[in-house]
Amino acid sequence: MSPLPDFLRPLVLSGPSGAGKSTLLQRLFAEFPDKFAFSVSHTTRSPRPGETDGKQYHFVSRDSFLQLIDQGAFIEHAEFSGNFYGTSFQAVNSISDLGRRCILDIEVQGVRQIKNTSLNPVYLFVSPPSLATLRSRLVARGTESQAAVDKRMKTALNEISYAKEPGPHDVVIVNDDLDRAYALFKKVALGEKPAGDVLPPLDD
Ligand SMILES: Nc1ncnc2c1ncn2[C@@H]1O[C@H](COP(=O)(O)OP(=O)(O)OP(=O)(O)O)[C@@H](O)[C@H]1O
Repeated sequence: MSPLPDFLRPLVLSGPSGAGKSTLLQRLFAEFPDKFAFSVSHTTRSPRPGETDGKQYHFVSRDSFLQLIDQGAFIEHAEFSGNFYGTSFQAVNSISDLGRRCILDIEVQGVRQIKNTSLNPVYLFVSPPSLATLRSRLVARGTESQAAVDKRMKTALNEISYAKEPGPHDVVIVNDDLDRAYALFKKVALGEKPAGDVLPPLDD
């Protein structure tokens, strides 16, 4: 079966830290090992336990990152919670060259930058069901200090506010029940155009 037209466009996945982007991506890659590929971003943050250079991220020094910016290597880059993150043109092109759909997992600042490029992706926003749920998931994940959780919660407010403006995203998925959210995510990833969810109110 030939793929739906939107399958050929990159998929830009954004949403607050802890909203569940990695969880949804892991399920998608497990179900379809040959259809998608993660665009491997560059970052200056340290690897978490179990992360490998070149797999989850290209882990680079701040100096190398600044050099890559100067060379025009990035489609988008952003500083987030004290670290740089960026997506290189090379990372996206190497995936479409393999005939797979490229998925980019990026911060909201990056979404704004991609809007100014010729990339023409589908924009998908993953939202937590509420800010209280987001906080408890971040705390339960155990990868962040209390201060980092607080910082991510502040950023989350800005990200959800941006997503509430008309137009930035083609589809919103509220990650309440994981099976339900994944079913919707899978449709979008395969190139369908489902209606999507409505963003929850910002106050709990
Ligand atoms: N629907 C869900 N119900 C309950 N817990 C969930 C759900 N989705 C994800 N989680 C859990 O919430 C935590 C945050 O999810 P995840 O790490 O996927 O977020 P993320 O958006 O990828 O964050 P980051 O941007 O920081 O990498 C994880 O511990 C995950 O297991």
